[in-house]
Amino acid sequence: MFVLVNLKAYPCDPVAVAEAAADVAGDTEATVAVAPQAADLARVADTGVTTYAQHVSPNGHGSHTGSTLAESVADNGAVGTLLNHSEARRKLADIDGSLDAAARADLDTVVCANNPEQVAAAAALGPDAVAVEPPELIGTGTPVSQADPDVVEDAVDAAAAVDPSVDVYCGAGISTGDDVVAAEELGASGVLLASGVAKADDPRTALEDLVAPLD
Ligand SMILES: O=C[C@H](O)COP(=O)(O)O
Repeated sequence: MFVLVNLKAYPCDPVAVAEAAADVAGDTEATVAVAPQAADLARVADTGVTTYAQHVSPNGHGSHTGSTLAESVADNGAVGTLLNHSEARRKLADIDGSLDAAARADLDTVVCANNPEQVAAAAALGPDAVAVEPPELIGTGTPVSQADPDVVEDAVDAAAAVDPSVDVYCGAGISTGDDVVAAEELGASGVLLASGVAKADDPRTALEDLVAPLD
């Protein structure tokens, strides 16, 4: 399983979370990755944890003030990127352009989608993975794998119908090892989560719990 912890813009210590994630990843078969704020990518990557950007621009080098370039995040240690997160939706053409930019920089890609129909559309763009996240469950602590298992299974089927090489992750409300196991049983090959770790009193313990059943 791939466990991707998105720190969003939460006021946590990204390096402490990354160090804990790197330690936890060393004790499990699962891959544990962290997606910090762009400004924190290098410090997070220096911990040795698998590091993802939260977004990359379709732009390359040039007059693009405010852009987060794929080349820049790769130079600062990222090996992958989220795209089209529910809290940072993009136009279809921009998602396609960001996928091209990520490919130029050799970044793995996870395109987020609200539902199985969007998963199919995202899969058609050729990312490495798609992540289905019902927006109404994000940040609630109610896991999608319990609240809406059909959306996960339908997303897995939708992606497979378009491109079986595209991995399917699920997210929203995932916070325990049981949630990760439930996601796996529904056919997901990874989970995308945030508040269960970034807002936890003890992120290290939360990470240990997430991967405990996967050993
Ligand atoms: O990127 C993470 C997802 O939006 C899920 O967030 P959450 O785990 O806080 O529900």
